[in-house]
Amino acid sequence: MKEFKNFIQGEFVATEKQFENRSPVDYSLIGMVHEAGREQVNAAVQAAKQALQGPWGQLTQAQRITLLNKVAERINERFEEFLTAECLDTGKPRHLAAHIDIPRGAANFKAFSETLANHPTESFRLDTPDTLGALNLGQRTPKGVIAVIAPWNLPLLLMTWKVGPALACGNTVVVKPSEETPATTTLLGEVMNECGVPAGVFNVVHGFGPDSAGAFLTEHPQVDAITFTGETRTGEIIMKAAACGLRNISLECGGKNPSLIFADADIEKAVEGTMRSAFVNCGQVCLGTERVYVQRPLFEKFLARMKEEVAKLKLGRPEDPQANFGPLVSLEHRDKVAHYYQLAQKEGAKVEIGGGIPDMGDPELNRGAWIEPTIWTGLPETARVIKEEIFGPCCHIAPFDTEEEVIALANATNYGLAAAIWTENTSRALRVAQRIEAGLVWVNSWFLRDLRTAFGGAKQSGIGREGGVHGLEFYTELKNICIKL
Ligand SMILES: NC(=O)C1=CN([C@@H]2O[C@H](COP(=O)(O)OP(=O)(O)OC[C@H]3O[C@@H](n4cnc5c(N)ncnc54)[C@H](O)[C@@H]3O)[C@@H](O)[C@H]2O)C=CC1
Ligand SMILES: O=C(O)/C=C/C=C(\O)C(=O)O
Repeated sequence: MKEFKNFIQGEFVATEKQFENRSPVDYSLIGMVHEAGREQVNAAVQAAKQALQGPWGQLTQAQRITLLNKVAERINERFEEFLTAECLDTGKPRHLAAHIDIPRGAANFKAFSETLANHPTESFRLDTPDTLGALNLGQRTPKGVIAVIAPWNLPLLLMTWKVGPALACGNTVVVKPSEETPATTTLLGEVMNECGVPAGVFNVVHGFGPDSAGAFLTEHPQVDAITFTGETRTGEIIMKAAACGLRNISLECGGKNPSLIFADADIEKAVEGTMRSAFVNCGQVCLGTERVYVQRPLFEKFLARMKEEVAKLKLGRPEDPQANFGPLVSLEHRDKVAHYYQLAQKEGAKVEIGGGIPDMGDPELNRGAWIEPTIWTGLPETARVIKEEIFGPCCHIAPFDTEEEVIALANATNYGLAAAIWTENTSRALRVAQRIEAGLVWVNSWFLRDLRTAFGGAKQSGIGREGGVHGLEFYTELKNICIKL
């Protein structure tokens, strides 16, 4: 039986209170997770605080970057272990995690280090009445102890996306991975020790949100800043916790992302991209498309091609080389998505394909969190299924006539994370992209990531930007030193 312990001050820490970690593939027991109480969370925060004053705080930026590059290399050396752990927790196909989750998990430690090493700080000369002037020098210092609250959909990728820059900037971290996916974060604790990252720099506390490790950590007065990825409503709770003591926050929350497909789009490219954006990772990507708008001349053909491609998706275990579609992360999440499937029909949707819980033809698999990839048409724009984030493998496809109309449709949401525009007309692409209310707009692509660019959402999709130099704003304190000459 596997055990997932907390990682505090460089040591694995057991607790009396434990909870089960179960596979979404067949509900088999993966292991027991040791839940951190207030005592362990406090110990982790204290360890992180002290580490700022210890050897970690004395390292030069170059030395920190060398250490973090070593962490990236060690993740790659232990690639198979990370891959197996991630697939056990999430049920996602091995080839998907091997292509995205684990390589990005390692790359996140390298990408930011390089940006940081090459980023200048500002300097201004100020005229003074005595004509001698003054020099202003910007200096960035670490913010302190960063709480990282991570989700379950891309567990290693999204956790290291925060831990990498936080450590590169000289901070220390306490990570609370999702209760659904404790494995790869725990494994990273071993890697930190193997690479010689000083004790207390990287800490892990396991548990849930309310009345558990998540709340204890975000409410802890010695946490200096909180970075979070997950649901918008959770983001609001964390924002309230951060208000006490005026701690800084970075929130990357939900989305209800549109795809805009114009009649002049390359239909095969648009189908391939929309298939990925709606169905990859079983639709559990915050950037994923749940609303597809297709210009009327292309509508029927596009819908037919999407249905053909959805019919080809093969559900199966992570290790099945033919399978390209896994289960949802948990039975609880499956219930939520299945509820939306029922609601769609009540709201008047035509189920074009899918729409239910599949019979996997195997009693073991039927215990898992499987759901059918689904396409709907015919819903009014006021439907809850069109308005609310489902976070499952489903999308609604609707026709539109004009550019003005589709821009209004795309923006008629409380969210503003991402959008994809498909057209061969570059002027139109730029014109429309500029008017979309979202943090990220892809043209003729989706999830094409350059880690130097700003990442984050508008409206209720989040606060702040991470990635490249933008992460510096959150992970460092910018001090101005004014020197009178
Ligand atoms: N990347 C994204 O944008 C994600 C969005 N979601 C959305 O959120 C929905 C619910 O999934 P959950 O896992 O419940 O998301 P969540 O937002 O509740 O959980 C994300 C993380 O926050 C922690 N958390 C929850 N409540 C907290 C609190 N009061 N204080 C501190 N930490 C807290 C959780 O333990 C987990 O580590 C999904 O159905 C989906 O719609 C979920 C995961 C990722
Ligand atoms: O590429 C990234 O950094 C992030 C991708 C996906 C998410 O943020 C998400 O699904 O939450």
